[in-house]
Amino acid sequence: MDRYWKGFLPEPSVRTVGDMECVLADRDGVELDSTTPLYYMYRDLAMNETDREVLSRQNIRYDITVIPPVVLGREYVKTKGHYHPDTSSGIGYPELYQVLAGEAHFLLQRKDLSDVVTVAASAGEYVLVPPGYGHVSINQGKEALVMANLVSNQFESEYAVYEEMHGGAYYAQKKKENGSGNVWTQNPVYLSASPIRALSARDTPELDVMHGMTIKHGMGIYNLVSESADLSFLNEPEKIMGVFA
Ligand SMILES: O=P(O)(O)OC[C@H]1O[C@](O)(CO)[C@@H](O)[C@@H]1O
Repeated sequence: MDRYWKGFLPEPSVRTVGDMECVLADRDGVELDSTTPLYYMYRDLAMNETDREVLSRQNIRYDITVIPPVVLGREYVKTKGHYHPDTSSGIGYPELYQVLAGEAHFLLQRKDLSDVVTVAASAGEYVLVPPGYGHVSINQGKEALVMANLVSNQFESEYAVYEEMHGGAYYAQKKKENGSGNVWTQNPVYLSASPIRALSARDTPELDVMHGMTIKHGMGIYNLVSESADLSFLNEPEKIMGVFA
């Protein structure tokens, strides 16, 4: 973590194999002990008191998540998955991610499954989780995936759909024995789901309509923790609905 964070580092929250069993494609195919850690979430980080004050005034959290490479049965390691509730304006809270190291695949899905999108992102690239989309982050690579996110601290993540449906609408899996590469397998618990739209973070233009800010791929996300950056769109997504059109 020293490469990604120079400030005070609290103990991470850890998700283990046992925590993730209910969202895996094949719980019986996993040979790891249920206490095995899968990923680490360092939440609510601030480099110094000034930054802490900037973040708390805007009701924003900065987190770093570390997902070492593991395959569970045939499924690539991933986050558990959750939705965000709506703000008082009736629009879901968005979230801004940047990959710090490794390769990420974000699986984004609307609750009604009218849209399911994967976004591939490498180090330096941003992904904005749009309002109303649940999200899972997958590490299909050989290295640790390290991601940072800025998100409102005004809500609790909602896990019920992912828990009840045994994960997201698709699983990212290794091809069977003699095949090489990866496949997206539809989760059979979802009776119907839109086909996946595969995007790359580079397909999304710079997020330069973000309420007057330019967020360019490659620019360090922590630079947005500053008096001069207005992160209010994370609590008031109506300000940036144009981005999602
Ligand atoms: O809560 P989950 O689904 O395990 O996902 C963890 C991710 O969500 C976050 O809490 C932000 O939404 C991050 O800290 C972390 O990347």
